[in-house]
Amino acid sequence: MTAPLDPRGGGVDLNIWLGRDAETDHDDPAFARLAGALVRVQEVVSGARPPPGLSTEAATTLGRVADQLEPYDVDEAAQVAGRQFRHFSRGQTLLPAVAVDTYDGQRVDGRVTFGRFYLGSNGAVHGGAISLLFDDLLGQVANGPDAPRARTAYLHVNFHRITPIGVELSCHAGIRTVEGRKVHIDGELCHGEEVVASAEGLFVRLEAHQL
Ligand SMILES: CCCCCCCCCCCCCCCC(=O)SCCNC(=O)CCNC(=O)[C@H](O)C(C)(C)COP(=O)(O)OP(=O)(O)OC[C@H]1O[C@@H](n2cnc3c(N)ncnc32)[C@H](O)[C@@H]1OP(=O)(O)O
Repeated sequence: MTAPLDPRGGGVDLNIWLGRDAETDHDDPAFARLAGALVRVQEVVSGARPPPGLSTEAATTLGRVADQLEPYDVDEAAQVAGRQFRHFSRGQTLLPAVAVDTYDGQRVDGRVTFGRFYLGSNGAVHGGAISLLFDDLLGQVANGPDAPRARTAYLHVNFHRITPIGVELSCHAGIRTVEGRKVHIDGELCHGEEVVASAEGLFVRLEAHQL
């Protein structure tokens, strides 16, 4: 693995896929910056109540940006969104940004702060966003370096407590068992010592014809 790149102080690479699938021809720092700017827009828009004139002006500006980018549409193989392995969330603007602290091939420990974009209501993170976090985190462990590629067969999420937005949480995922093609992985999301959500996922390793 390469040197840590986490500006928030994580101990290992930002993305545990970096060692396996760096896909250097997709590495695009300028695009990663664009994705980061979009994440900021998502966050700010989610929490803003601007005057109507400003909303109209901002909508026009964003429409202009979309018009500029639209001609550069590519197919999935050429897509760079989701493949920026040296950047938070891989340039996939849907994903909450996880800072990975430790990863040993079986287990990952990291930190995540859900911003306003992920608000469900009443200060609580949307349950779908928590499920998204688990699918991606457990999925990365299932698809670790040297492992065959696997897909989520099921993901069971328990919401034990309200998960607060704007607070740094710790997140964890580890392989429980591997039985043939079936990889069972457990995950936890914690606020301090308290487990606010937990997950249990089955990831099935793909056969050659499924890749
Ligand atoms: C653009 C950028 C790209 C960048 C790239 C890098 C990204 C790097 C990050 C990766 C992190 C993201 C990770 C997200 C991961 C997903 O979110 S993947 C998307 C969501 N999942 C899907 O779309 C999967 C859809 N389902 C399927 O494709 C198929 O059902 C599966 C899961 C492949 C299994 O089908 P199959 O291969 O035909 O398996 P099958 O023979 O039926 O079953 C095998 C065994 O599993 C069991 N099983 C299968 N399904 C189930 C079930 N639902 N419940 C219980 N048991 C089951 C069977 O009973 C069987 O058990 P045994 O009899 O062997 O004991």
